[in-house]
Amino acid sequence: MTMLLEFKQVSKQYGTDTKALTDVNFAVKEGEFVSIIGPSGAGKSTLLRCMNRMIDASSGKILFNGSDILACTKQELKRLRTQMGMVFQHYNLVNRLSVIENVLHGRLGYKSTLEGVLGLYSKEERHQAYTILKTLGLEEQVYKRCDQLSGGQKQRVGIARALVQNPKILLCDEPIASLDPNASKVIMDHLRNISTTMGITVIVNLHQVDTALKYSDRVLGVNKGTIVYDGNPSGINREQLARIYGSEMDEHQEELDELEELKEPEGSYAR
Ligand SMILES: Nc1ncnc2c1ncn2[C@@H]1O[C@H](COP(=O)(O)OP(=O)(O)OP(=O)(O)O)[C@@H](O)[C@H]1O
Repeated sequence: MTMLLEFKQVSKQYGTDTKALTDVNFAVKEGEFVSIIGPSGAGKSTLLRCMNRMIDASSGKILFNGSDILACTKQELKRLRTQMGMVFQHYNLVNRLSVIENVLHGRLGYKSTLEGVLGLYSKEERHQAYTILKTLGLEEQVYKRCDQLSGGQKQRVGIARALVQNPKILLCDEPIASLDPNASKVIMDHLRNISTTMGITVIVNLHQVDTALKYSDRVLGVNKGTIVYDGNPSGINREQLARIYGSEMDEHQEELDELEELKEPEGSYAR
């Protein structure tokens, strides 16, 4: 399998005294579903946002599909970002616009400024946007204004906007942190399905250990800006949780205990 994303000795410093990431190394294969977990302030968002240079890493090398993200020009970065969809905790939609108009914004990276301002989308682009919305169960909402949607529906619009880019990777920053358990399950099921059926690599920041373990092929555990666990979800036990969460471990131990009861004989978790 080809490596799609590689971090080599990546560090990020904010100002003079906050070291958010220190010498981070990992590589993600095409099609993998990876969750990033860790306590508050560990550096999860910084790590995810360095991947598409929403945040500039201070040092190291980040390779996406063979291109050096930190060294590329603005133009090249715009082109690379079309292949990197982003999903946000607070959706980042334009509430006064319709669902389909928001989804079509995902095509802006392919357009000139003028085409973008004039909202010039082809018939094919509109058809693709509609098809994706249908796949995500939003065919009845296509022409509704986004402020008329529930949180879970808004997040599905956010995912549709990312998918219409035809990305190679989806970067999801706390995609279920503002949702109730039912809506969270719907979103995680869609993300998993996107990875499995479309072969798109998915990287998700999560606060919920149980969700990370249930849905992922691989877990990156972050503590104080360094990766302290990189491996299969079934390898996360009490000791690993303690390394990742330190003093916050007790609240996540309960999630682990519940999951252990759901473990299938071969060691993976029933989704
Ligand atoms: N723009 C910024 N300026 C200065 N410091 C920052 C900035 N963004 C993040 N930090 C600091 O960097 C560290 C890592 O923050 P980050 O948001 O990446 O952590 P996180 O694991 O995503 O946290 P949370 O789970 O609470 O969202 C923290 O100490 C945070 O205070």
